[in-house]
Amino acid sequence: MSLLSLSHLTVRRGCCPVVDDVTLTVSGGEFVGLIGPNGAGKTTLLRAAMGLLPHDGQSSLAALPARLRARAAAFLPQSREIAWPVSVEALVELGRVPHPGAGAEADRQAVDRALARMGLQGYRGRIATALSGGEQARVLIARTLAQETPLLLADEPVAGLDPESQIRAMQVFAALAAEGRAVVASIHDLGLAARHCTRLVMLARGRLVADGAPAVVLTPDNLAEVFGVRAYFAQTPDGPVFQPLGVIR
Ligand SMILES: Nc1ncnc2c1ncn2[C@@H]1O[C@H](COP(=O)(O)OP(=O)(O)OP(=O)(O)O)[C@@H](O)[C@H]1O
Repeated sequence: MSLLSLSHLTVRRGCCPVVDDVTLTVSGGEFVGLIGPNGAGKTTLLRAAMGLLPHDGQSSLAALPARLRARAAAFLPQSREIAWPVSVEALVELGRVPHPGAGAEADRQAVDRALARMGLQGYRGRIATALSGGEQARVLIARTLAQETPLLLADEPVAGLDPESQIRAMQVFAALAAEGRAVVASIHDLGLAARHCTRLVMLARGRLVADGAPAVVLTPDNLAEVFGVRAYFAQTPDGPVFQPLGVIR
């Protein structure tokens, strides 16, 4: 089932398109890694898809009334700012705002599930602003999980996490996809993307230049042309292994 449909999505900044005529569909079961160099348009694409930026073309999410959109998709922005010194539990509970009629017990269970998925049960009573940067990032992921939407859009969700937390977070996203939901996440770590995503969408200067399974997208030609790097990429008994090796321009 399609959970997100973008049709000729275009976002202009000044005269120039920074997202340029992007068409794609995301279905339940997919964990899509949105990849591309700095400035490629990943954040702009995610924000326009959520209806947070003026755009041309269509996004099925942006077309929804705000109340329905908040039940269709959760959004994790790139900015990790936590404004108020509230408890972790209270912050994660904010993910339940789009579900006013769910009831206290359903809300509590959703918060418990989100905290458990992110390994944060022991942090429930901690003040969120007094956590480390990586801990705060995990709490903010938990808040989006508590929203329990069919689709999660996340802007660099694993940036700044330690290796264990990165792998655990990627496994959580892959598990959501395996449950029939969908995740679209911008990711700079191509090794993590190659190992955990079911599909990669590669952007360059706002345009979609490759879309498919990691092995189809992370080709030597695409890596050279889009990222200016060469890399080692192999299927191993332990799964796909990707390591950038050097700069070639
Ligand atoms: N508010 C703005 N005004 C003008 N240009 C902007 C604005 N925000 C972003 N841009 C430009 O749009 C382009 C795409 O930016 P975007 O943040 O979407 O890239 P990105 O792929 O997410 O990059 P990064 O990996 O560095 O986070 C960049 O060239 C950027 O300079």
